[in-house]
Amino acid sequence: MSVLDDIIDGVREDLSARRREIGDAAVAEAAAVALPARDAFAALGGGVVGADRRLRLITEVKRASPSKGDLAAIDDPASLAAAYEAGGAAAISVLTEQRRFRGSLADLDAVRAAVSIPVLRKDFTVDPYQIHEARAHGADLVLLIVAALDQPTLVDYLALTHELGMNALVESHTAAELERALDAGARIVGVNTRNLKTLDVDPGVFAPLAEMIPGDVVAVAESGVVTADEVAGYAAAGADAVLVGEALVRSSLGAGADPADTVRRFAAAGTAAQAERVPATAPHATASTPTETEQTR
Ligand SMILES: O=C(O)c1ccccc1NCC(=O)[C@H](O)[C@H](O)COP(=O)(O)O
Repeated sequence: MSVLDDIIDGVREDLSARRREIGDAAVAEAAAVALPARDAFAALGGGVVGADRRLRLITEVKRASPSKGDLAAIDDPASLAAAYEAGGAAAISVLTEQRRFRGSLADLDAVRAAVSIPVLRKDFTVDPYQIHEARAHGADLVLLIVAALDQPTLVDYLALTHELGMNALVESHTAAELERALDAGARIVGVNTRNLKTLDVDPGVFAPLAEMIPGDVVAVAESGVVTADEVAGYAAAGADAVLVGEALVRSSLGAGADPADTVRRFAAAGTAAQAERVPATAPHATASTPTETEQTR
């Protein structure tokens, strides 16, 4: 059994327990009366061209992971998220999976109340219940992992996410998965450089996939980023946004720790690299001079 399958088995068990406490109708009702979702597409640079373009960082609250074990205790996720926002983060990712990442819906509540930027519920979505639940807890974005969903389910979950006023980060790792994400109508696509079956990280996965992403879709590079130069590398390859977890939570540890400064440095390096790159022509472009939306990275 792959790591992803194993995580999903645990997610389904935990979900059944929550569903016994709060039924489907109640969670849908709670989602319907939640405060409106923040516009994550715009926050991540969707539709932004020219001089206003800058590299957006999605900064993660992550205590532990299957690949690295314990990372940081994070007793106060709200303060960490506030520091990320002060450093210029565009959105915050909150892991809510409990068994392998030691996250919770309480973390999501605390972070959403502490910041004014969009918040991603980062979990392994395998049931519409979780999408309602995410909205009920204030999420503005949910994660849909293509490898975990068949195509009709991916299309349904994306539609439900949009119906509830949220966006989805639709995550792929291969060209075939990215094609499925785009066919489903994703407006924000993630290329996870971590293979969720083996946990190997290969930064080289991003650039060729980025070339397939139309200019009007937000492209997010995910995982394994440790330095500002790596953020710059993804920006140079066409990323609109980069999602960083471990490096940021580690930068919050110890005396003199300053995660806001790390966010600032990473984002500045990405924006400088973005400004230098010449966009490629979309493979799908039909006209000899592509329009802005026909241009890709
Ligand atoms: O982080 C893991 O080990 C992991 C294993 C299996 C499934 C998902 C996993 N991580 C979720 C993520 O997508 C990352 O938290 C996110 O991209 C940030 O990665 P990093 O900067 O490497 O912490």
